[in-house]
Amino acid sequence: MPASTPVKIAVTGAAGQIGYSLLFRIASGAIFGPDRPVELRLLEITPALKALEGVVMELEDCAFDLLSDVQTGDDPAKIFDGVNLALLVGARPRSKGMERGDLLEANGAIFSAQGKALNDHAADDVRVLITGNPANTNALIARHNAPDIPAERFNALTRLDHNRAKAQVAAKAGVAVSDVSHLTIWGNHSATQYPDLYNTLIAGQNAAKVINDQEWLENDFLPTVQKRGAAIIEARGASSAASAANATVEHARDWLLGTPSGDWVSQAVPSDGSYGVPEGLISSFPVTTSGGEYTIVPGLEINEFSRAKIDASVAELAEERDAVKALGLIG
Ligand SMILES: NC(=O)C1=CN([C@@H]2O[C@H](COP(=O)(O)OP(=O)(O)OC[C@H]3O[C@@H](n4cnc5c(N)ncnc54)[C@H](O)[C@@H]3O)[C@@H](O)[C@H]2O)C=CC1
Ligand SMILES: O=C([O-])CC(=O)C(=O)O
Repeated sequence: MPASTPVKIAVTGAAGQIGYSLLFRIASGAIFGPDRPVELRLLEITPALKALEGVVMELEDCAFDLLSDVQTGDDPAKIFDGVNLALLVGARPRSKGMERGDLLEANGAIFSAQGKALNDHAADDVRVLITGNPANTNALIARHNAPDIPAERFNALTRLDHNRAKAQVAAKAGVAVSDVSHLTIWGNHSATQYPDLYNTLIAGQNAAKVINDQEWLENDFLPTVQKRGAAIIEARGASSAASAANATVEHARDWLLGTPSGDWVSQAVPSDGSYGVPEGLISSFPVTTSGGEYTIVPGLEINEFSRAKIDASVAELAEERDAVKALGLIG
C-alpha cells in the first residue's frame, strides 16, 4: 500500500478507559510513525455510542495531521470492513476479587462474533491484537472463528507484563530501563505468567547473575510482576489503562515495523510447539519481528526453575482452552 494511503485501524471498546489513552496515541502517529495517515474505526456497544461521540469530538479538537477519518458504530461487520489492524480492547474488565477465568464465558461471545466479522470483512493483510481479558483465550476464540485469516495474525498482549518486569529489574539493579534487554514473559497474561530473568541481560550481562539474589527473584520480583494488575486495581479502584494503552501501541508498532536490532520482545502468539508449549495455544514467547512477521526466538536455555513455571502457566492456558471448548466457543 502506498505510504500516503491511510492505514485502517479498528479499536473495540473505544469509549472505555484504555481507549481514552489509546486513540490519541494512535492518531498522533505512535504506531505507524509521523508520516503515515491513519483512519480510525471505533466499535462500541450501543449504549456506549453516546460517550464515544464525546471522545470523537476530543479527537477532532486535537486537529491531528495524521488522522484522515474516524468512523464509529456498533456493527462489527461495518467497522471491520477493510481494516489492516484490529485492536480488540473491548471486554468486561475484571473488578476487585475477580479472576480472569470468571470472564471467559462473558467475553467468549464477544470474541467469537468479532472473529467471524474480521474473517468476513477485514483486509487480507489484517493483524489482530487482543488486549481485552482474558487476552490469550479471547485471542484463541477469535482465531478459531476466523478460519480464513492465518493463525499467526492473532496475537494477545503481554507487553504490559514485559514492560512491568523491565522496570522492576532496572529499579532493583539501579540501572536505566534501556540497559535491560532480552526479557521474556512466558505463558498466560495472568497471575501464572512467568517473567524469565535467566535469559535477560543487564548492560549485556546475565540479569540473574548481576542481581544475584534468588530470594528477591522468587519472592519479590515474580509476585510483583504477576500481581501488578491486581495491585493497580486495589490502588486506583480501576484496572490499568494508560500503561495498557502504551503496551498495546508498542506491541502493534514492533509487530508491524520491527523489533529493535539485537533485542526481542514478548508477544503471546499461537504456539508452533516451541519450548514444549502445545501447538495452537496462544502463549507468550520471546519474538523478533521483521516485515510484519514475528519469529519465536529459538534455542534459549530453560533451566529447571523456569521449566516448572512455564509449564504451570501453559497448563492454565490449556485449562482455559478446554473450558471454552466445553462452552462450544471453539471447535
Ligand atoms: N492484556 C493486558 O495487559 C490488559 C488488559 N486489560 C483488559 O482490557 C479490557 C478493557 O479495559 P478498560 O478499557 O479498562 O475497560 P472499560 O470497561 O473501561 O472499557 C471497555 C469498553 O469495552 C466496551 N465493550 C464491551 N463489549 C463490547 C463489544 N462487544 N464490542 C465493543 N466494545 C465493547 C464497553 O462498552 C467499554 O466501553 C479489559 O478486559 C481489561 O481487563 C486491561 C489492562 C491490561
Ligand atoms: O489485571 C487486570 O484485570 C488488568 C490487567 O490485565 C493488567 O493490569 O494486567
